[in-house]
Amino acid sequence: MEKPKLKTVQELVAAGEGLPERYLFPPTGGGEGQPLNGLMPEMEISAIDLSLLFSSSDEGQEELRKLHSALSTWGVVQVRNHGITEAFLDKVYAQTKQFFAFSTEEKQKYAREVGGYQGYGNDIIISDDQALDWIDRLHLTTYPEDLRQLKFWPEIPTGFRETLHEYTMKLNILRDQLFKGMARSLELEDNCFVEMCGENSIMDIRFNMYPPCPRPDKVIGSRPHTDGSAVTLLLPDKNVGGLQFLKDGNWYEAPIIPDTILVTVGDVLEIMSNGVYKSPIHRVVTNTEKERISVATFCFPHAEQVIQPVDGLVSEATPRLYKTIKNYAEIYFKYYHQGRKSIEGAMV
Ligand SMILES: O=C(O)CCC(=O)C(=O)O
Ligand SMILES: [Fe+2]
Repeated sequence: MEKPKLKTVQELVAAGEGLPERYLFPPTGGGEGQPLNGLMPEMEISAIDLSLLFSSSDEGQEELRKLHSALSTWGVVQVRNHGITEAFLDKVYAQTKQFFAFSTEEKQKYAREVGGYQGYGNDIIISDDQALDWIDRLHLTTYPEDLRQLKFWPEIPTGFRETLHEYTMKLNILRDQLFKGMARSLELEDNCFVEMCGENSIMDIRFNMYPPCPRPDKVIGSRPHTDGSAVTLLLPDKNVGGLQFLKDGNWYEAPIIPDTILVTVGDVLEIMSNGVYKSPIHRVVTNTEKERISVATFCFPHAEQVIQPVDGLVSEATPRLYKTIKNYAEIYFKYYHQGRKSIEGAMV
């Protein structure tokens, strides 16, 4: 059961009351010998040209190989030629920044309710000794349209709602193209992931705000986690780093790439691909100087949809790793709040 809500991080900073204990000593998840605010090695994130994934040319084949290599190692790739203009991505980013810059009173009109997950607020607290993340969020289900709860959709800044609708529709097309390209890169039938996720598949957008933090050595922005989605389409901050990925027990810093969309594999795709595509553990660290904004869109199947490793990836040589499941979100949050790796809940 959720505990009563606390002040948002932005309110806490504005009140100037010092740093509550609850934010100290977060789980850092590996990377022994790598201080939380230390300089991490930078990772490379491969760039894929979406338009080439469906070309039968040699270049197209090369692009599919690159996609396969990126998603089976780091579990993250950047997409180019995705059909969404830089100007539009800038607008999404700028309006998100504007929303968080409004007064607490304005933002609280869209406050998340205790026990719910849509709306504006800080970390969901389910136990009294839970370490808290240095993050405020606005979380909205944006697709399909009949699941929208418009009372949580900000009317500020002007035009934000329209932008959200447009962004959702654009990402909806992108998601299906990516699923098809991913299927192709695994030599599967183009539609297999789209069909398994179903026509009623869902999109949740999470707008993340990490205010500057007085103790980046002791406080984390977003604790280590994998995403419970099938894929996540992430618009990271254009200017401020902090996103890190864990590989072979070490943390690596994601480079800052303006106006890109990062595609990360979520647990559901790891399950569907029978573990070939890896859902990476990632986290966000804080800094003392600058706020950081990101917009994460989680694409996941409806709770009623049956999810399992696709036939083409299960064989004697590659035995089935995951069970047939429904409603992965339930498994995910149960494990997440216990600080365990969620996908273990789906293993055979
Ligand atoms: O802020 C970011 O760049 C990443 C956020 C994230 O991992 C998430 O919202 O799941
Ligand atoms: Fe994430």
